Amino acid sequence: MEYRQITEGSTTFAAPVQDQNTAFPPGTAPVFYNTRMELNRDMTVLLLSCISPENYLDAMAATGVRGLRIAHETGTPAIINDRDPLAVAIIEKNAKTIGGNIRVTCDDANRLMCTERFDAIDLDPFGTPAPFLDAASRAAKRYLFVTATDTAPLCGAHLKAGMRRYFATPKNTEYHAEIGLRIMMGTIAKELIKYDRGMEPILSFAKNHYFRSHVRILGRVTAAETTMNHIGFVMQCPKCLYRTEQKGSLLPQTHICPYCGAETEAIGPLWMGPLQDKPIIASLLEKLPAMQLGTAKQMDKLLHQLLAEPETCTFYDYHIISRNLRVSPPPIDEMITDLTNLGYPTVRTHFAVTGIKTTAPLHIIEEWILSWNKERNL
Ligand SMILES: C[S@@+](CC[C@H](N)C(=O)[O-])C[C@H]1O[C@@H](n2cnc3c(N)ncnc32)[C@H](O)[C@@H]1O
Ligand SMILES: [Zn+2]
Repeated sequence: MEYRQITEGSTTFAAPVQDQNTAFPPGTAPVFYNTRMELNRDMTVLLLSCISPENYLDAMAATGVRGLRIAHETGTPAIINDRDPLAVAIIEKNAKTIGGNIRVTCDDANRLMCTERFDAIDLDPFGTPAPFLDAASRAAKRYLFVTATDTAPLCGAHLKAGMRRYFATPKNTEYHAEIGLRIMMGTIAKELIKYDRGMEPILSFAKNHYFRSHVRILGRVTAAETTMNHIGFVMQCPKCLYRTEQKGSLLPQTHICPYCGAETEAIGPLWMGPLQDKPIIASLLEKLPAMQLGTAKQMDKLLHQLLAEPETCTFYDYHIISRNLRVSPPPIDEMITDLTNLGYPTVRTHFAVTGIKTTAPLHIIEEWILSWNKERNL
């Protein structure tokens, strides 16, 4: 196998050569490595440098880049696993060069997690993490980190696959990115709750083609009950943009849309609690400049957005609202300032460039967009 040397953060490791002239170079090498996941890995390195778990399982490691970086850049003892012997040969080669407190294993992730427990577990599978969440919910002592790249099933574009994997009904709305993340997190919560364990999200976000969540696990029945109260449904009007949130219930209740009288449709069950531990996000922002991370600039922007976002479960797309009203979309910054000054805190959201998270009800946003257009005779 032909290798190339790659540096991420302060770690240099070997990965198989890929054919860069194809649409998806990672698919052309015998062991997977995707440069587009660097920010995902950088975030976990930054987080682990703050929370310092006793040890860290990289359950599906491929080249081992994630676990190698955690061991090298944060000093956390790492267990790096893959079921593919070819991947394990590369991990061993890399571990030998890099050094540090690393144990390499070649096992099925579920089997490994059924025989041993770890302080922090990271699931980074091809596509859905669903088949690994049961074992991980028992094997993780304090932290569980999950990536899902099956965005089409989670967002409602492949409805039946989403229902099968996550036992939830997604819907392809304008805020589908947030729905996808929250359905994935609702599934993590459900797997923990059945073992009388609860969760508190620390750092969660949606990016390009994946969802990522880092959660703290709490091993008490009361925590499981609190976690269950964060499960619920978004009730979406099928005819207009109205939606409402229904928390703490495993059964959706019918709502009538106050705008058009249609019966709302249930999206979920999904996680309706906080997505972030804001004090930790603030400390990550403080620590970021001192770290040597390749995506620091994008991370800084994303972390600031996550810090500012209020804990609503959906957002509005002001371009879609404007299109429905048949008027021009206003400048986003002016709208944010005016709605906030009217008493409705409003911010941009990391989920979509034309998205706003606001406490303003739909009719207030519509009225503001209409008056902005009227003032300019548009
Ligand atoms: C998306 S790649 C991991 C990428 C890696 N974490 C990174 O950051 O570059 C998924 C890996 O999971 C491994 N895998 C798939 N099913 C597995 C299982 N049941 N147990 C252990 N490893 C598995 C595959 O061999 C593959 O190397
Ligand atoms: Zn309606």
